[in-house]
Amino acid sequence: MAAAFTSSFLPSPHFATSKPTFKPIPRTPLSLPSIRAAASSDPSSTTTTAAAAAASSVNKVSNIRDEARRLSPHPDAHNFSAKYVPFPSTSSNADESYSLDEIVYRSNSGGLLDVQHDLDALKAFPGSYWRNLFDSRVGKTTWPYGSGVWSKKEWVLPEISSDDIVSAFEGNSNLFWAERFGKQFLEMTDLWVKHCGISHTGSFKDLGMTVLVSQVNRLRKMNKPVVGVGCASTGDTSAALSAYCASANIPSIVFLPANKISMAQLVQPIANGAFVLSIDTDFDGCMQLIREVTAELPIYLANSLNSLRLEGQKTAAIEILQQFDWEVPDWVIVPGGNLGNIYAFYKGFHMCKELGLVDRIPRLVCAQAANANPLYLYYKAGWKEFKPVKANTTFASAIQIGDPVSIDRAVYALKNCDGIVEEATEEELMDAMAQADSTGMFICPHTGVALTALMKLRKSGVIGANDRTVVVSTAHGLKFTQSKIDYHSNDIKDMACRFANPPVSVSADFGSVMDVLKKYLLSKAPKY
Ligand SMILES: Cc1ncc(COP(=O)(O)O)c(C=O)c1O
Ligand SMILES: N[C@@H](CCOP(=O)(O)O)C(=O)O
Repeated sequence: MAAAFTSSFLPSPHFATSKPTFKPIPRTPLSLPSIRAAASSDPSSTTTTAAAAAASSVNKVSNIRDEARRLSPHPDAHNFSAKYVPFPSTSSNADESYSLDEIVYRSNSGGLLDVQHDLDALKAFPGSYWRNLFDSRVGKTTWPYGSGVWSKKEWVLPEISSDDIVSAFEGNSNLFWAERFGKQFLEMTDLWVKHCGISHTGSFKDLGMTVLVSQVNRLRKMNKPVVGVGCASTGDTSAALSAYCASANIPSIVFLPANKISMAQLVQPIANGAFVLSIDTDFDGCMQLIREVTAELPIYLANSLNSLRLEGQKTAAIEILQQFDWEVPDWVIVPGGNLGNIYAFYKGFHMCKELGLVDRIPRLVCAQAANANPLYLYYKAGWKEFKPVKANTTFASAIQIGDPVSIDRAVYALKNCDGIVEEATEEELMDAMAQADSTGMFICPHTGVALTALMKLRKSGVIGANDRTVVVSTAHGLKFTQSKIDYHSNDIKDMACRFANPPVSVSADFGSVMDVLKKYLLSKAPKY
């Protein structure tokens, strides 16, 4: 496969996305028949022609996709729309924009892009309309609104046909009242954990990937040159990409830093049939490579450099407001690596304010591992000069990133919400994870980073005892069992593992079992 896609084999200008152009990409840009065939829709997939769609509407309704097709308004029935614009938008780039159907990741000047919605069209409806609409879609299986992302479709990809959507009904994740953890370790009454990791592939990446892969599905039906979708990953983006692509029968290609992601994360793209490259570099090296490769080959870039992803991820912020019955929390703490997610949260909250659903936004905290802390250093230096770092090994392996692509987005978000950046050492993040687990959670080390930030900000009095605070848990703890095993086995060099709870070995006789149990119960008995 690799040999078939050498750059000399392809008319590369059509794939050279590093130099964006205002010209729309031609509909049939490939002269190579085999590649063109591969890039077009697969008739064996869920794709249906307009005729088939019409036919199915008169036939007996057989599934939720057919039902959606039958009920969905004509695409022209509303005038909501979105386009790519340079990020941040300024008076000097105000004229530059791209259709979402173009394959473009960078602005004319080489900067980031953002998806900009037609806010005037959305503002034609009051905040109460949007609150009621979003609330009415929760807990249903109506396609595609049963998804926490697509229940906000008008704010995500307003123009995509429901028929093109690839969804696992992601989102609608648990907002957990961390009552015991808050009381016992922080003297807090109103602490919540948004479990974005309790999701289809076990991380918040599903929220963004459903949007990206749906758009790819649409592009392929339009015969755009997209043979496969690729990403660099520390394990979660690749898991989400491979699952959504597999579901839509689209080839996925993942670049993974060799020996730097958990076994559970590695097996996810393998099981989902992705083309997996294990590369002898770190995440930043993989990211550089995928950027170069996607500029040459008809592989669509799935990392959060692609601003489409953030449209899905921002719905977690809207969901938090919804779960609090549209009351705004005081603080939201998000672990940061490539730094797309902190901006996505800001964008979701900001849109809710702008469109009248709420009247303020929370303060955001971005939490980094001290071993991979370029944003923290930048913040501490008063945003003076950003310097990428060489990221060192961290138990929070999914955020072992030294040169985050969304640095500008993160800084923008933090500056506009009076945000804070904190960091966590390896010992702090592992202790925090163990403490949270001991109160009934089962979190990932990245959430341990976020909890450490909270502990520090509580201790310094920045976050008050009664402040309503949400910690965003980004991945499922089951993806990171080896770090928990090491911790609870007291098997980590230079770490006290203060909250380790190793199993007790005992011989198989009644007396020995009774002895250890009595000792345990005595240690737990209430002291009157
Ligand atoms: C589990 C987990 N938490 C946090 C992050 C950080 O998100 P972002 O890269 O958007 O900052 C990532 C990925 O980077 C992740 O996989
Ligand atoms: N943690 C991420 C790193 C890449 O981030 P992305 O949001 O830019 O895709 C991962 O799981 O790969």
